[in-house]
Amino acid sequence: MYRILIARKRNEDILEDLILPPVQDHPTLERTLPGGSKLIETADPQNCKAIYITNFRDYQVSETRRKAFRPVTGVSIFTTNGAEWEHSRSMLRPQFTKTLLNNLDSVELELENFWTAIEQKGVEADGWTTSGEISPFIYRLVTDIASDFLFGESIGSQKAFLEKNISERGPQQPSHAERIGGAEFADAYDRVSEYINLRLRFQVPGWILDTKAFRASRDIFRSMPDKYIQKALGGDHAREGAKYDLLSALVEQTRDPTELKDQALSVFNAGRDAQGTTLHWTLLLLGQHPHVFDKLRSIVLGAFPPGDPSVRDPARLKSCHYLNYVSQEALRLYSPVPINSRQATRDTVLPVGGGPDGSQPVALRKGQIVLIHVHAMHQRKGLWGDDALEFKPERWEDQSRFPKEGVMYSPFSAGRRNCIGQSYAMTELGYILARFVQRYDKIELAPESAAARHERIPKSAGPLQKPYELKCRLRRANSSNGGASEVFSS
Ligand code: HEM
Repeated sequence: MYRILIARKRNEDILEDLILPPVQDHPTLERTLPGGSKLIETADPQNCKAIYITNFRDYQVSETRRKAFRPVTGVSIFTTNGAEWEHSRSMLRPQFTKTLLNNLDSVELELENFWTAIEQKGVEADGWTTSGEISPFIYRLVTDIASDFLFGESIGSQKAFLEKNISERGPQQPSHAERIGGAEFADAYDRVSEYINLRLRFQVPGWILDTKAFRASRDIFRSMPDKYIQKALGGDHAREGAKYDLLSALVEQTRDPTELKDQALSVFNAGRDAQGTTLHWTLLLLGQHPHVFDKLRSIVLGAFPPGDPSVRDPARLKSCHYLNYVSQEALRLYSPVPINSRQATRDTVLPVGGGPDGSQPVALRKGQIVLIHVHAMHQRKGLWGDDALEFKPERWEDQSRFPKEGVMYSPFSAGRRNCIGQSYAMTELGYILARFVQRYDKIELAPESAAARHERIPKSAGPLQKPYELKCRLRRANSSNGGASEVFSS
């Protein structure tokens, strides 16, 4: 317990240093937590399949997860079971298919601000941007995209950041957008994420973590959607012919402000962080692997020549296989949800992991918690081959060599309770990546950065593998090197 609580001070990575090592040796094991409760943990695809699909009814979201999330995101699709969960799922699910078609126009608008932020310090005559940290720009980009999708209008955090940089406005109150895009909100977000992680993964009691600083951060985080909810309930949100947004759709089903807030915060949380984390790792991996970047760029330019508007067609993006392999591979190596969990609703068995050689079933008692080690499973050499730890999008070209039994790749979980944002997320990632390589023809990591030296990347202490650092410079493509920099310039 002591080691967990001081992990951040000691610069230890809770996932890599404390959780993973035993699982790497034994894909299914039992761990005793501080306090005595016993967890079953598994990184075995056959067990994952049993939990997510075959024996779906034998598992539910645990009381631990409810306790961890409730003070922060309240009652939502992530923390409920049975009829309550069915209610949330049926309320949210249909919205995801509706939105997909028109959402890339909004993403394009946010990308314009993203490029401006990256290039704000100027671009050299040879096309290189000034080297700097682009991590906050990525999280602002996904914050703005997620808010546009949810509330029908972007929070505008990137724009607010840019405007603040341009004009010296003096010591006046920051706007809503400035606050959400600023350090205070980012800190609050990190603190509440850390709270969730410590309660979720280590069952640290709430009273230890319920500090004044936590409560202040929680209030900052929870107040984020207030103005949009008031507006939506006031009626001027669901305008005839207005752009689609999730909140308007939810208001047609419930007018309870707390329910709206809880669902909105949960989806915002899921969309913004998982998406930002994936984009971050993908760009970082592309920086570490220039040959993959070059190959991706040439494939994208072949499929979507400069100015071709079909890059905004989700079906066309989906058919650009290598583009998808790149995101898929980043999601394999750095799954934003590295550990998932369930609780047994009755006495049941996992198919493998027991007996002297691990080939026998494992008994689970009703109420027992099982952790699903997605990150560890995605890196097991026995499943993926000796190159399991390498970033190789090409591995997806021949999927026949992967074992067929089980669910060995599941960044979005699987079965009836899988991620409802999966298709939306992959389309959006594909679009951002395609536009990125159209605009820039090189990404060069700052030589002193951990990524360039292939050292451990500093990560947030939240439940997601959210990295903090992407120090790099980018080279603007131009017509002489086949670039597409002006494809959609507004
Ligand atoms: C790369 C991006 C993403 C990843 C890796 C991801 C991953 C996941 C995972 C692993 C789950 C299952 C959790 C569980 O089993 O309990 C999940 C659920 C969910 N995700 Fe995502 N997600 C991503 C993006 C998104 C986006 C963009 C949205 C919405 C805008 C979203 C909304 C949801 C929701 C609402 C659920 C709850 C489903 C349920 O419990 O029925 N996700 N996601």
